[in-house]
Amino acid sequence: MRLKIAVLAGDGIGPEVTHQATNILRAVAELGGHEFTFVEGLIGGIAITETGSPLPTATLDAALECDAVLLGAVGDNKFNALPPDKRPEAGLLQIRQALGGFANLRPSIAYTALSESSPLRPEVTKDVDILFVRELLGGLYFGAPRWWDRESNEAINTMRYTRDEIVRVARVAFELASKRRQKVTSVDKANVLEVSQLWRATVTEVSKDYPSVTLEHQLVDSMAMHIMNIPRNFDVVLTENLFGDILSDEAGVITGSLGMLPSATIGGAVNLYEPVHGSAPDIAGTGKANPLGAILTAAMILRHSANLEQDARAVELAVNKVLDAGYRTADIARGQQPGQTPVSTEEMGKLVHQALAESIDRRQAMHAV
Ligand SMILES: NC(=O)C1=CN([C@@H]2O[C@H](COP(=O)(O)OP(=O)(O)OC[C@H]3O[C@@H](n4cnc5c(N)ncnc54)[C@H](O)[C@@H]3O)[C@@H](O)[C@H]2O)C=CC1
Ligand SMILES: CC(C)CC(=O)C(=O)O
Ligand SMILES: [Mg+2]
Repeated sequence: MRLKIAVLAGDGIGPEVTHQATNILRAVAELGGHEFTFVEGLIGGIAITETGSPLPTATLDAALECDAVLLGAVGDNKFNALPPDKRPEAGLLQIRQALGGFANLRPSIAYTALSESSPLRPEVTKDVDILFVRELLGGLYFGAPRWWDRESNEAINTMRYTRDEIVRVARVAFELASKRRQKVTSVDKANVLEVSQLWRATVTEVSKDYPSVTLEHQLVDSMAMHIMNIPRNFDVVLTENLFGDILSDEAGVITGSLGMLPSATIGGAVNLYEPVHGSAPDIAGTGKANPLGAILTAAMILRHSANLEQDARAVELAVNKVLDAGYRTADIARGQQPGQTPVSTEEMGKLVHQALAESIDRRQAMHAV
C-alpha cells in the first residue's frame, strides 16, 4: 500500500503530538511492508512568521497532491490581536475549504481504563461511544456578510446553510449510523433560528431513506446537558459547524481529556485528519501534551484513506493496552494508582509504538503458521 501524507504540524503542541502520530504511521508502514511518504508544510502562526501567510500557496499545493493531510493544531497567543482573516486560525479554515471535506467525524469513546480520569462518575461514562458528524464548511465560520465596524461598534457574522449542504452531511450521518447502533440525534436550535428549521426539515426528509435508523431531534442548549447526564443514550450526533465544535469539545469530559479525541474530515478532494484539540499554549513545550488524540487520528488515516482497517484497529488496541497497563499523561492522570507518575508526550508515543509492534508481530507470526 502506498500513501502520500501531507504533515502540517502547526503551532504549540501541534508539532509535539504530530511527531508521535507520524512515528506510529512509520511503524505501521515498516511492520506491514507499506510505503508511506511524508511531505511537511507550514500552516498557522509558524507560517505567518516564516512567510507572512497562515496558509502559504506551497502548503496548499502540496496538500492537494497528497492522499491525506495530517494537521496538528494552529493558534498562537502572539497573533490574538489580529483580525480573524489574518490569524493562524484563518489558515485552518482556508485549507478546510480548499480540500472540500464537509463531514467532520469526531468519535468520542470512553476507554474503560480511563473511567477515573473523567470528572463524571464511572457508571455515567461506561460504554459511551458517540460519533459526532459535524458539518465543517458552512454556518457561522464561513457565512457572509461578516465584519466588525470599529466606528459604529457593530459586528456581524452570518449563519447560513443551503438544503444541499445539509443533505450531503446528513447522508453521511445516516450511512454511518446504519453500520452502528442505528440512531441519529440531530442537534439544532429550531425553536429560535430559521437556519435550524431548514436543518431540521431537511434531516427529517433525508431520514426517510433510512427506515432502520431512528432519528431524534434535540435543541443544542439542552443537548449540552443531556450529553453529560446520559451520554450512553447517543450514537451518531449530527450537527452544524459551531454547535459541533462546542459539543465535541464538551465530550472530552466524558473521555477524560480533550487530548484523547481524534477526527477525520471526509467528502472532499483530500481527506483532512486533525486531533480535536487546539495548540494548547498553556502546556506547549513542557512535554505534557497527550499524543493519543493525534495517534488515534493516525488510525483514522489508516481506516479512511488507506483502507487498512486491521492496522487502524491495531493502533487503537495498542492505545487501549497502554492505558490498561496504567500509563497516563498528566491530563488523564486523575485516579492514577498511587506511586505511578504521569509519562511525557514522547514516552506515551514510545509505549504505543511498542504495544503496536508486539501486536503486529503476533499477527504476522499467526499468518506464518
Ligand atoms: N484545530 C485547531 O487547530 C484548533 C486550534 N485552536 C486554537 O488553539 C489555541 C488554544 O485554544 P484553547 O481554547 O486553549 O483550546 P485547546 O484545545 O488548545 O486547549 C484547551 C485545554 O485543553 C488542554 N489540552 C488540549 N489538548 C491537549 C492535549 N493533547 N494534551 C493535554 N492537554 C490538552 C490545554 O492544555 C487547555 O488547558 C487558540 O489559538 C485556538 O484558536 C483551538 C481549537 C482547534
Ligand atoms: C477554526 C478552529 C480553531 C475551530 C475549532 O476549534 C475546531 O475546528 O475544532
Ligand atoms: Mg474546536
